[in-house]
Amino acid sequence: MKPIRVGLVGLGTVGTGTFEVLRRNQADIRRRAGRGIEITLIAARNVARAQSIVGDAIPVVPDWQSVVDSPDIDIVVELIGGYETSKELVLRAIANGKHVVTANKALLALHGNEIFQAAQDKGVMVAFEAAVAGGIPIIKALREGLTANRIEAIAGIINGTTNFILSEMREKGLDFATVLRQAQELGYAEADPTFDIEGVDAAHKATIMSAIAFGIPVQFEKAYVEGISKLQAKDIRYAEQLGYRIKLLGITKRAVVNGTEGIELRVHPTLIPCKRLIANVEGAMNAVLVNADAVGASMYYGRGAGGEPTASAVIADLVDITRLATADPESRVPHLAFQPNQMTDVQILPMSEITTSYYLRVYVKDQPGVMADLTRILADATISIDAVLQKEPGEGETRTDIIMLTHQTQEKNIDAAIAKIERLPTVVGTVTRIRLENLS
Ligand SMILES: NC(=O)C1=CN([C@@H]2O[C@H](COP(=O)(O)OP(=O)(O)OC[C@H]3O[C@@H](n4cnc5c(N)ncnc54)[C@H](O)[C@@H]3O)[C@@H](O)[C@H]2O)C=CC1
Ligand SMILES: N[C@@H](CC=O)C(=O)O
Ligand code: NA
Repeated sequence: MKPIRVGLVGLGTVGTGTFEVLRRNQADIRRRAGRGIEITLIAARNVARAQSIVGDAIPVVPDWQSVVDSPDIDIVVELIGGYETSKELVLRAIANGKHVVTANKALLALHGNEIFQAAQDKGVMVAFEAAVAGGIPIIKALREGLTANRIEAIAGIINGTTNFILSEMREKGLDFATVLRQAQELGYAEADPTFDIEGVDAAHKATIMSAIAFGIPVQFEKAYVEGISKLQAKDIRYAEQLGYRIKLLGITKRAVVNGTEGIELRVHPTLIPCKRLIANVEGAMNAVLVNADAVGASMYYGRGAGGEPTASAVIADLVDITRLATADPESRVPHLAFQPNQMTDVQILPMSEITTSYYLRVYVKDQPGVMADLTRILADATISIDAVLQKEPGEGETRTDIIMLTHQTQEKNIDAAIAKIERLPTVVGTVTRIRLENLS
């Protein structure tokens, strides 16, 4: 059988990794796919640079339209990022009857519903394993491996850049800016690294997983997103002293509030007990913990960023499409795991309705009665305290930190209590509040 012809748009970190891995492992890939998979046309901004990477055998053009409109291309691989040109490119490829592979979680989290609908109407596949947790086959696991289950909850370290920053800051005491620069040099960070740092990238990935796990449309606009930029080194230290590690988690789970089922979809720094496996996932590694009714807990660990790990997922998608290209479209795996006419309208819950435990750090004047005031306010709000860490004021200082871990309560309840705490005359500034998940 003739090789399947791939048009690659974007020859950056992931594009170059895809070219290299496909070339290196082409014989095994052909044996697995049943036919060759060949990159036959590339679009890149810097044609000369691209040509020097891929050699003269593969033509390189400066415009993506030449790839997407070429009658000699079967699969378009979109690796340029962003969600404007990439959206136009993907929709045009679909309209031209081409299958698409993309690593672009931003694009799918924002425009996935429209893109999957267009692909469904045209009978083509849009594959996106690389978009969530890079090389970890989590889309495959959620969509196919766990298909027998009712999925209850997913919690993942799904941004390599921020996990790398948190690990290096904690282990080596390096400052934020230095580690971010390293993450950029290593090819982990997004073109705009605020997407990583502010939790947006993780929210894109959590949004995609929520759709696949629960059979709902992608709804990035309803995700709660909080990154690591406001996290202070002393909170990382205090958490450790209490037996917890802080990770940026993407969480999506079922929850029942006032008798109505809803879905939580949130990204924020989270205290996790140090003894949990996921708390020990360090550097740019990713891990996704899934709780499902039949299988119980399962965890997927591996490289979530970097050229070749991400290429591993891109090429797996190319193989999947190669195998399924001739199948009747109804027999293929649905883009979002559930058949398009079987989606539910279960709502994403507002953050004020979610229930979790909390780490509170209160900066106080070191005076008698402070602790009593804090515990009274929490008790009045029926919030139990699980642990307290009271620091001695430093030499010559009259202020200090009190850290408390609370039992589970609704976010609106803790926020009301925090507002009262901040009004106490003995409390200085604002209360630091970090969510805590036991993940047991
Ligand atoms: N770097 C990583 O570890 C991972 C990246 N991704 C995703 O993969 C995609 C690509 O990421 P990277 O390779 O890291 O980015 P990159 O910035 O290294 O590469 C993007 C390339 O696309 C080129 N490009 C941009 N607009 C173009 C256009 N209109 N026509 C032709 N070429 C164009 C750029 O010049 C650049 O060479 C993004 O969607 C990203 O979110 C997904 C998983 C991991
Ligand atoms: N910037 C992302 C790249 C992979 O998705 C990350 O750091 O995880
Ligand atoms: Na993946």
